[in-house]
Formats: sequence, C-alpha cells, structure tokens
Amino acid sequence: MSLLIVTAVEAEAQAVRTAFASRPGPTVIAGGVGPTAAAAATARAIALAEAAQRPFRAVINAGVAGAFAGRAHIGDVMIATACVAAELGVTLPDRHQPLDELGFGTNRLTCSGELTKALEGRRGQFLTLAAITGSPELAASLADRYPDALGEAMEGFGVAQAADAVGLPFAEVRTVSNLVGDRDVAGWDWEAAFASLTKAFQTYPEVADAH
Ligand SMILES: O=C(O)c1cccc(C(=O)CC[C@H]2O[C@@H](n3cnc4c(=O)[nH]cnc43)[C@H](O)[C@@H]2O)c1
Repeated sequence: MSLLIVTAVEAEAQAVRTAFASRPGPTVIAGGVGPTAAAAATARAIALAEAAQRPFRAVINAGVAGAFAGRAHIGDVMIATACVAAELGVTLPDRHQPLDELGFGTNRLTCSGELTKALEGRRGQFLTLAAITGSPELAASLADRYPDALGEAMEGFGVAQAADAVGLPFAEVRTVSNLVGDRDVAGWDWEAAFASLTKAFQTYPEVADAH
C-alpha cells in the first residue's frame, strides 16, 4: 500500500522517518502549521502522486499535540477516532454552534481504525483548531464541550478534508508534548513527544511505497 504521512514541521517528519529507517516506509512530508496549510499540502501531494500514476491509498496526519488534563499524559500516543474542527460553526453569545447543526457541511470526519490497528495508544476524538488554546479557562470550556476529546492540534481536520475529498481513508496519530491551555511553552516536552512518535511508528508494518 502506498501511504502518505503528513506532519506540520520537519522535526515531526524526521521523527516518523526514523521509525522506518531500516525498512520500506511511507512518503512523509512536512506540510506546514495550521489546517489550511495542511490541507493544501496534502491535496498537492495526492494530486502529484495521481499525475505520476502512483496514487496514495491512505493518508495519516502525525505530530505532537496538547492533551486535555486527565485524559492523556506527556509522551502518550493518542490515536484519533474522529477529527473535529472545533472552531467551525458559529460562536453565539452563550455557546458554540457546530457546522453540523447549520446544515451546510460537517465539522467532524471519522478516522479509519484499520489504518492504525497496528499502533498502540489511547483512542478518542481529536480537536483541530487554527488557534492554540492559550488559557486554562478556554481549555476547560473546550474539554466540557467535547467530553470525548483526548486533545488538540492544528492540522488533523485539514489533512482529513483533503483525503476525504478524494475518498482516501484517513487517520490522525499524535504524541503529547504539553497539556492543552499551558502557556509555559518553554516547558513543553518536544523531545519526549518526538521520541514517542518514533517509537509509536516502529510497530507500524512495512509500507511498500513506490514513491
Ligand atoms: O504557543 C506558542 O507560543 C508556540 C511557540 C513555539 C512553537 C509552537 C508550536 O509550534 C505549536 C504548534 C504545533 O504543535 C502542535 N501542537 C502542540 N501542542 C499543541 C496544543 O496544545 N494546541 C494546538 N496545537 C498544538 C500543532 O499541531 C502545531 O503543529 C507554539
């Protein structure tokens, strides 16, 4: 199977590639930070592969992420069951109304369990936001709105939409660098999250990728 893995930054891409260093692996690209950069990079990679008659059969978004306190810990692997665009909809004075309720699209895409069956980690919903949650109060409000969400990152829903648009199965795999709402960015544990990302993909089967 020809697999595309999309990360945000090169350090995440390298952490994934390291897991396949001594065996056939997927195509891994760093598509940029945020859902629109991620969607554009994914759509471009899919289109180029199709034009070269070596189409991808599946897409995974991988990287580091924030976890909601009490739902996962630093270094944990989180595997999305669904990607939820938490900002997509209307922000009313008293609540957020998701796009699903408005009748012109969805803010939730289901992930393939098949694609991640070889991986070990916590499974649950995953939020995508263009803006990192920057206070404990906002984090608590999001955790309340999404009781089944493990954490948040900035690219999953964008990658999912690009894959979904052409009917490709999709998954999101994240490792925890910080807790959602923690503004002490200097204390975020990138190294633990990168090491965990490499370890997580070491159990992934070889990928006979023709790219
Ligand atoms: O918040 C900052 O000031 C900041 C400073 C340096 C780097 C960053 C990032 O690169 C974070 C965004 C990047 O990492 C993912 N990520 C990790 N933790 C979170 C989170 O709690 N909420 C949202 N995204 C997170 C994200 O997918 C980006 O690719 C930030």
